[in-house]
Amino acid sequence: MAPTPEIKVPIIWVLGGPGSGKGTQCDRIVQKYGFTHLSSGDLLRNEVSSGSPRGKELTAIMERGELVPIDVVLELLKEAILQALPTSKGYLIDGYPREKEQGILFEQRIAPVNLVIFFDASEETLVSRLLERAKTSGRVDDNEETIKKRLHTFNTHNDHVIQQYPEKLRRIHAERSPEEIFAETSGFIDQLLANF
Ligand SMILES: Nc1ncnc2c1ncn2[C@@H]1O[C@H](COP(=O)(O)OP(=O)(O)O)[C@@H](O)[C@H]1O
Ligand SMILES: [Mg+2]
Repeated sequence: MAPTPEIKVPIIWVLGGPGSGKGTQCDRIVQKYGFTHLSSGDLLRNEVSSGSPRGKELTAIMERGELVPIDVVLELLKEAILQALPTSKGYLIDGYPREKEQGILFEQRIAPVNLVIFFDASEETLVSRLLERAKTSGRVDDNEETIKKRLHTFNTHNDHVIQQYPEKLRRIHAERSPEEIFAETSGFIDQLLANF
């Protein structure tokens, strides 16, 4: 990969299980702060719909509820980050890193992270929200079988990821209304910006 120019705006990782409300909260953060929202899942789904050979391989992996190869996600993310760099006020990296190694490589190859937000919700809550979302999302992975596998994948890796960032981590109870969650989330972002 080519060297990365220096990034002088905040980088926030937004983590949480599938259905924990990452996308919902990121939409609100974008409205309030004008940050660049990059969802690794959306970047991958765009690659899939482009119909490229890499996209077809990705479809098969995503349908199995597994993690796609590390370099593919990182390369897509890096391209998107650099593209937005001239105007970005900050980055929300939604759903990445999914495993410890992804976090390490992101910081090595792109930039250090400034804040790690983790939306914490029980498995029951995640499943019921995803089954509700499935009615309209059209996502290949919003079905009961794949949801179980995604939760398993998430549970296997998440603790190892967030344990790496004890000082930057903000754990947010995500079984509340989107408004309450956003109030707490924006408090953490305000703190970050005040010290940036
Ligand atoms: N705080 C919340 N309370 C209830 N439902 C929520 C909440 N946040 C999100 N949802 C719903 O849960 C589903 C998953 O949310 P989404 O933001 O897509 O999660 P993620 O991006 O983490 O997978 C969506 O249907 C969304 O409308
Ligand atoms: Mg999402």
